[in-house]
Amino acid sequence: MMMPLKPADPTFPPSAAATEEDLGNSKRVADRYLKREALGEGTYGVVFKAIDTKTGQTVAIKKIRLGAQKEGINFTALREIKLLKELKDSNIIELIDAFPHKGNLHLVFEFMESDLEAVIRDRNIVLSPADIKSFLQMTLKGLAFCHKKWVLHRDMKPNNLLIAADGQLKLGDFGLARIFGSPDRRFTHQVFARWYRAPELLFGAKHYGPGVDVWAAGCIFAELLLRRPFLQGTSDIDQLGKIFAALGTPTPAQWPDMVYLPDYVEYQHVPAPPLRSLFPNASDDALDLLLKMLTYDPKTRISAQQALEHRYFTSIPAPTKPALLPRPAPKGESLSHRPPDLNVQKGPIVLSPPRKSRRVTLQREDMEGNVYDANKADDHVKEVRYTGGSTCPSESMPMSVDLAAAFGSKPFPRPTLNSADRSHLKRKLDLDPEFGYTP
Ligand SMILES: Nc1ncnc2c1ncn2[C@@H]1O[C@H](COP(=O)(O)OP(=O)(O)OP(=O)(O)O)[C@@H](O)[C@H]1O
Repeated sequence: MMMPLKPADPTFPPSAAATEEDLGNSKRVADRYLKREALGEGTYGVVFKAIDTKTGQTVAIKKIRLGAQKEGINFTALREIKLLKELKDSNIIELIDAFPHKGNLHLVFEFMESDLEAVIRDRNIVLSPADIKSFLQMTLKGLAFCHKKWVLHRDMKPNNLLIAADGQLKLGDFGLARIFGSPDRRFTHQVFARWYRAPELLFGAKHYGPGVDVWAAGCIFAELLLRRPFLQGTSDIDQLGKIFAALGTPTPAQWPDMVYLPDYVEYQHVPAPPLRSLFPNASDDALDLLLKMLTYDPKTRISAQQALEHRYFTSIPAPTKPALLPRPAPKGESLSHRPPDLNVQKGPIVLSPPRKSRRVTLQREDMEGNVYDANKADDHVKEVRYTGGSTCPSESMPMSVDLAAAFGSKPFPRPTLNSADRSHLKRKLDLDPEFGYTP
């Protein structure tokens, strides 16, 4: 859940020589870090601001509880964390350090001022085509860098695209989904992540590749153009319905492997509406790239590197320089939460039977907001209508409301390490000076 960051603190960043007294009553964490205020809580745990006394740098520390739960991380997690530490690029958030402390695993990241979600939601910001190009270019650069090293993100969404003080966009939470397990989508925290899920994941693909990140980046590109999430499904079936309503139901010719996917469900065929009708203000180049990023078959979907070479990035206007990009208002005042309008496109109608042989018809909303059936349902089949509106907050809900509280959902279990992992991890981290922690 996105929590507003505090407005800029005039005492930060402190000089490298800052002492504990200079910083008031900050608690020390693992000797090296002086703990400041909490920044928020996400899927993996609480994040707080801190000062790295070694460098004077402000950092964000993600605290991941190492409980004695069954669902722990496995031993390869350590190697993966080490790998992430080596993943250094100007469009990737740097993992500065990782250490266990008081039963928690702490991941130390460079501190970031804002994120793309806050930019998109800030109604005082006008995003020019050049600004959108710049945000997308930085996103793709970060992705291309990691994909070259065979690291997938797997949880791309606007609030994971953080923005540094110099305007650089950096991908956050890279690889964490793999280390700590894919976040559980049943929980409110993760409900928005579905909107960026590639169709192969929604159809249950067990083997997938960098295309899942490119699909998500395509959805983020669409969101930058629309200034609202593009495909707001309320369940996985509804998500596929939203995708098909916008892009047309994929045919086996378009995506031959689709029918072999574990959760494949046959959807009634609807043709794609002209993309231009969904994005009236986008350039032809922007739409061409968008369509290539949102290609159904992951084998033919454009790669992040190919996307960077698309003519969209060389045609005018040139991407805005990061330092000149618009900044959101201080987070406390900005509209950093998801808008409650989850019902932009109506959901699909699922036709029984409910399992593999079920077929789904789609509803569409035209530009004037009129809802119509994209394909008339067969008369003899019972209809079950999925609509986003029934479970979603209304338009008038305050932007800062905690959706978890609003829906009465229980706090979700954090990914944890089991005790064997924990002692192994602690031993390994403590003994390995390369890893950045010496007790
Ligand atoms: N490197 C960072 N610098 C500054 N603030 C950060 C940093 N990383 C996370 N935050 C803030 O900490 C809070 C929790 O972030 P976290 O990444 O754990 O979850 P999230 O992105 O809000 O949600 P999710 O877990 O669903 O992705 C957010 O408010 C986020 O803006």
